[in-house]
Amino acid sequence: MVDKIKVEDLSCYYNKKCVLESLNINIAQNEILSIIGPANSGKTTFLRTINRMNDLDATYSREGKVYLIGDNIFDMNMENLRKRIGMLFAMPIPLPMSIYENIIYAPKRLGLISKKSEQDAIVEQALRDASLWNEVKDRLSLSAMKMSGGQQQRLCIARILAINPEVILFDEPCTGLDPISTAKVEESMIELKQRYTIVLVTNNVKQASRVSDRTAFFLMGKLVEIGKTDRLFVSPKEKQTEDYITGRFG
Ligand SMILES: Nc1ncnc2c1ncn2[C@@H]1O[C@H](COP(=O)(O)OP(=O)(O)OP(=O)(O)O)[C@@H](O)[C@H]1O
Repeated sequence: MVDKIKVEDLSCYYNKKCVLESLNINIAQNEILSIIGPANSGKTTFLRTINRMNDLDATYSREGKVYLIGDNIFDMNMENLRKRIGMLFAMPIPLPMSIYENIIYAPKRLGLISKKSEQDAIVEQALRDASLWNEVKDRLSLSAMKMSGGQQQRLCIARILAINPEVILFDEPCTGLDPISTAKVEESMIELKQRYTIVLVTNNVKQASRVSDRTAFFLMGKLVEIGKTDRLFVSPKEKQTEDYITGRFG
């Protein structure tokens, strides 16, 4: 399988303190890779590094390389990176505008659409792919702020899909969602991996075991173990992984 992302000897620091150490990970095209681990193990820092969200933080520094199909993401211009890698956060943050405007905002800003007919098609497709179309198709002009939390999170997924990136990063996307909303977000992820590469950071080991092809276990800034999800949850190679997935710590 083609590697979409290659992480080579990546180390990250805040105030010169190492929070991710010499990480090497390859992420295959069309896979869902879950990253699990207790608080402060560096999971979010890893996602923020891939998306270069920490670039403006003066206390943050890094060493190593991350390639997106051969292109070093640290050399890429930000607009190009935003088109190619989308990120979904723990709390849904819709823009204070209509459902329709929320979805076309980024594609318009990035110059990806011009004609109104194109806009309508993009909005419909993105909402369908995020499993939200049937719930909102008759009220696209409604303020996104009036949607439920679960709908807002799926709207945020639709906003990313409208840009049609290659990789989607999910940072604890089901925090605060009820089980039905969580199941809908998980169903969307499984559908989406046919077209996208997905990295999912989750504190919920059951979620990792339900949706991902492979799982990586981080502990105190180090990659302890990575492997096929079925294998890792049934017969982890490392004692620390076993302790974590059986709830003995974290
Ligand atoms: N902006 C920051 N400035 C300074 N230290 C930070 C910053 N962000 C994170 N850290 C530190 O980096 C380490 C890794 O944090 P990170 O948020 O990446 O871990 P995490 O595994 O995602 O944790 P959680 O599951 O609690 O979100 C922690 O020790 C944290 O305190």
